[in-house]
Amino acid sequence: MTGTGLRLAGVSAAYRRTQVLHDLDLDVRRGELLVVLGPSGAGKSTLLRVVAGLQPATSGRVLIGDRDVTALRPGRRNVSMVFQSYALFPHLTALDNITFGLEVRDVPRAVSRERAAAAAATVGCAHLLGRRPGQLSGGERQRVALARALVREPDLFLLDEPLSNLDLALRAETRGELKALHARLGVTTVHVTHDQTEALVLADRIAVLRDGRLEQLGTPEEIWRAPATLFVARFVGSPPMNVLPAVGPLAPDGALAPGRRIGFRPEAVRLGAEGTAAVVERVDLVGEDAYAYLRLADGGELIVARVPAASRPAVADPVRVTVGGADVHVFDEAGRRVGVA
Ligand SMILES: Nc1ncnc2c1ncn2[C@@H]1O[C@H](COP(=O)(O)OP(=O)(O)OP(=O)(O)O)[C@@H](O)[C@H]1O
Repeated sequence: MTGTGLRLAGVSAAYRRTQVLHDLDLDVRRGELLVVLGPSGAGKSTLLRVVAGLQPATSGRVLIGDRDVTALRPGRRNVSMVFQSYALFPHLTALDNITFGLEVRDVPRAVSRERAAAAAATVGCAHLLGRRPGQLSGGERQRVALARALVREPDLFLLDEPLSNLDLALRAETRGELKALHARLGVTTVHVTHDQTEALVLADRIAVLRDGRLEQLGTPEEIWRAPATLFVARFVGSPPMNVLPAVGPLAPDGALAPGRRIGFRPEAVRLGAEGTAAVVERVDLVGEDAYAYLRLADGGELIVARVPAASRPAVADPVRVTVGGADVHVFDEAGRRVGVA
């Protein structure tokens, strides 16, 4: 992965007077699979629309490879976008949906059919080419939409929550296929999702977007192990990281300044004979693990512990808790991570 696949330099975007992207700088490496992760309303779709040219940037520049495409029409950017809704034409067969973009560009019919068949084979929908969207399941439609994006041999793929309409099992399966497809084709890809698991599994790097600003850019491991802010720390991880005042129960020894907070994942919470007193408020059993929600006697905060299902406590049990075995992160008053305690 060398060179730039996509660069946003100081990009802002707005709907009427409401600014939704704020002076965004982002470099996506050539051949990279970048996942843009953020909550609903963070501006993820807007970012894709600006890159695709479907919406103007109010300031800044968009570069694809070495080309400044800021002023180019969508059709001139050589970008393929897969929409959340798939946006297939209901009256056309899968084959005609896939070849549509080629035929408007005057690719001869025989050539476009051949390329469509190859793209369909790549994403496993070659047997569906004669059907209309109404005769396809959600997962099958998604494949056709992907084939339509592939067939144009773009410089850049933009995928807007392409898995969100699939059921959980199919989503996990398709996620794996997308990753394999990306590894095979090596096309620079920006994949948008609000699903942190999807981001962690798929991404070469994750860009966490919050209120139209880049909160953190890093590998899945960096995002997980060293979240730059409290927002990232709590957005990535399920159940989310525990956050407590740095002065109070469970805070590690050492003078932690007032106003700071500590964060630790449910894996770091130990139940035992010693430590801070708490009462079990709720227990969620998830296969081999259980998540125990514990109300601390001192301070009254609620924290969550991951424990083996076989040794889980019961609701209303008094317990004692310590923190250890995993990082305790320290965040400053502004919510920025300053290190581990
Ligand atoms: N056509 C529009 N007109 C006015 N405001 C809009 C329009 N589209 C989006 N917005 C606003 O812009 C902000 C960013 O929206 P955007 O769709 O980019 O977010 P998102 O992160 O993709 O969210 P989601 O995950 O829900 O799709 C939101 O506050 C949204 O309400």
